[in-house]
Parts: sequence; C-alpha cells; structure tokens
Amino acid sequence: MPFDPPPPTRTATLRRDSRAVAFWLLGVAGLVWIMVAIGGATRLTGSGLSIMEWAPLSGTLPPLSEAEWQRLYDLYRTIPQYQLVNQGFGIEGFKQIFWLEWLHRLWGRLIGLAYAAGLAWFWLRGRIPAGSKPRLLGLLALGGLQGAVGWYMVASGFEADRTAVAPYRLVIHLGLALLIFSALVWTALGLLRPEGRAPAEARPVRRMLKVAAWTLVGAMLAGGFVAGTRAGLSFNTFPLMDGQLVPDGYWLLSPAWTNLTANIAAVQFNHRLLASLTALFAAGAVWAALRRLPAGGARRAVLGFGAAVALQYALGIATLLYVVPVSLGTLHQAVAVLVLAAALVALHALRAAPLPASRVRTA
Ligand code: HEM
Repeated sequence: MPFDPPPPTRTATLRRDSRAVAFWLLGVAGLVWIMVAIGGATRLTGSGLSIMEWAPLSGTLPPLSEAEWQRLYDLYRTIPQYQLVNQGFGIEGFKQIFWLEWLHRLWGRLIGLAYAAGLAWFWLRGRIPAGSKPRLLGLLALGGLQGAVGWYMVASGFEADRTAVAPYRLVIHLGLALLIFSALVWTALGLLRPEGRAPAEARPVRRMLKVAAWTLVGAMLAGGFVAGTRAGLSFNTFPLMDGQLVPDGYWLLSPAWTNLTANIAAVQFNHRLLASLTALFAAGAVWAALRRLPAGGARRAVLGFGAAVALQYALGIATLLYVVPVSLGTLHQAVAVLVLAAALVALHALRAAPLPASRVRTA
C-alpha cells in the first residue's frame, strides 16, 4: 500500500515559507554586496562617467556597432573629465573605461530583476509571511530610488570643471546601498529566527555592540567622503598625518562645517578617528561577550564581528600606505559591507537567541 505522508502542519508550512523568503533575501543581499565591490572598482578606475545617458531599458545592451561606439565616445568627449584627464586616449581608451560602468549598471538591473521577480513569485503563491509585505514593498521602492540616486550622482560629474562626481552625492549613494543591504539582511535574519528578548545579563554586550555598530556606520560614511574627495592620495602615513596626530589645517575652510566634507585633511582624520572608535567599541563588545556570554552562537557572532573590524582596520591602513591601488581600495570597500553584515548578525544573535538563564555567566 502506497504511503501518503501526512500533510504538513500550518506551523511547518509557515516555517518553510519564512526560510525560503529569507534565503531569497540573503541571495539578493549577496548581489548587492558584489554591486558595492563593482562600484568601488568603477570609481577607482575612473570609469564612472563613461556612460552619459540614463536609459534603464535600452542601456541593457552594450554598443553593438562601431557607429554606436563612436556616438557614445563623441558624447563622452564633451565632458570636462575627457578634456582635463583623458584627452586623446582614443576610442580604445574609452572602451576600456566603458565596460566597468556598463557592468555596474547591468548588475543593478540584475538585482532589480532578482528582487522583483522573487517578490512576485512568492506573493502570487501566497508564501510571504504575514507582516512582511509592507517591508518587502518598501525595499522594492528603495531599490528603484537607488537607481535614480545613482544617476543623480553620475550627473554631477558632467558639470563644468568637474572630473569626478560630487562627494556628498557619492556618500548618499553609498549610504542608500548600505541601508538596502542592512534591511535585506535584517529582514532575512528575522524570518530565519524569530525574535526573543536577550536576558538581562546579555544586554550590556548588546548595548556595546550597538554603539560599535552605529560608530561603524559613521566610519563608513566618513570613508565615502575620503573616497569622494580622493583624500586617500594624501597623508599616506599612519598613525601620524604629516607628523601630527591631528593634521594642521583641520579647520582650513569656512564655513566650518564644510571641513567635514571637503577638506582633505579633516575628511581623512575623521575617517581614521571614527574607524579607531569603531575598533575600540568592537573590542569592548568582544570583552563583554567573553565575560558574560556562554560559548555558543551569540558569543561566536560577537567575536566574528571583532575579527571583521580588525581585518578592515588593517586593510584601511594598507590601502592608505600603498596610496589606494585599485585592488586594495576595492577590497577595503567590499570588506566594509561584510563588517556591517557581521554587526547585524551579532546584534540579531543576541536579540533572537535568548540564552537560557542558567547558562549565562554573571559578571
Ligand atoms: C572600522 C574600520 C573601517 C571601516 C569600516 C572603513 C570603511 C571605509 C569605507 C566604507 C570607505 C569608502 C569606500 C567608498 O565609498 O568608496 C573607506 C574608504 C577609505 N578608507 Fe576606510 N574604513 C576603516 C578603516 C580605515 C583605516 C584605519 C584607514 C587608514 C588609516 C582607512 C583608509 C581609507 C582610505 C584611504 C579610503 C579611501 C579609499 C578609496 O579612495 O577608495 N580606513 N573606508
């Protein structure tokens, strides 16, 4: 007699659907991570201004004829970057900088497709867990906004006398990428492991971790200004800047606030300071975790975050000392996102996996 398995219970179906949606979101977050790395390489190779049109659909295909290459090259030759930086590099030189920007935009379209198609698929099958729909729609809107912000950033690079995009627009683009990445990861973690409240003994660890995570976000945005103003090409020593801990000319510009975004000495100092504070708070979180948490997933997650910060800090120093080669610059940008992911996983592990009170070591 054939064996009919019993129908899955409602809870089992819900759990299966939550897991499927979570893995899809994590997959999209992986695509976003690769996108950030491609974005770094695009910026560092000076490729970002090579496509002067905003053509979400027709731009999917690269130029397919010599006439089309010539048309795009002629467009590029009208902007200051060509005249001031690349004059005379010829259509072959243009083709070289074209491909990374094209890939960056193609990858953006791929992310949009993977997200929208996945959302439609889960939605039509009724597999999206209750309560997640508004957030998933919000993420779709944020993705669309990011495409528009990307173009808003690129367009600033075509303005008179500019050879690169406006730094604050680059930071908005980077910040939105980080927000989208974080929302994807956090939503997925919430679906994989229902939230609980950490016991009182674990809360100091989480508090310290939160401080470290917010400082990390600050350090990352400050890093965006370093990248945007190319501040990494100056003061290539560590820990001192021109022989001083705080460089001369920190307050060179006026009004004073413009030093935070446009003064190379101040911009680089701020990034170092915020990165160092992140490392300090991360070390604090690791210390607290070792003292207060029992061996297990939550403690490992905090230690993993600490290790990721240490790696990123070392990569930052190497990037600076070697005067920002494309490889190290891209790696530093890509690993920054992994550090953020590690912070989110650790924060979630402390919240989502309440520790049995008996296993918590008290101070
Ligand atoms: C917690 C540690 C750190 C984090 C999370 C971090 C994060 C970042 C991020 C997100 C960027 C911007 C990438 C972009 O938008 O293009 C950046 C750029 C940069 N960071 Fe860091 N950073 C850290 C530590 C350091 C340290 C310690 C140094 C050196 C002392 C450093 C030097 C640089 C330089 C030179 C750039 C510009 C690279 C470029 O032009 O591509 N970073 N950092």
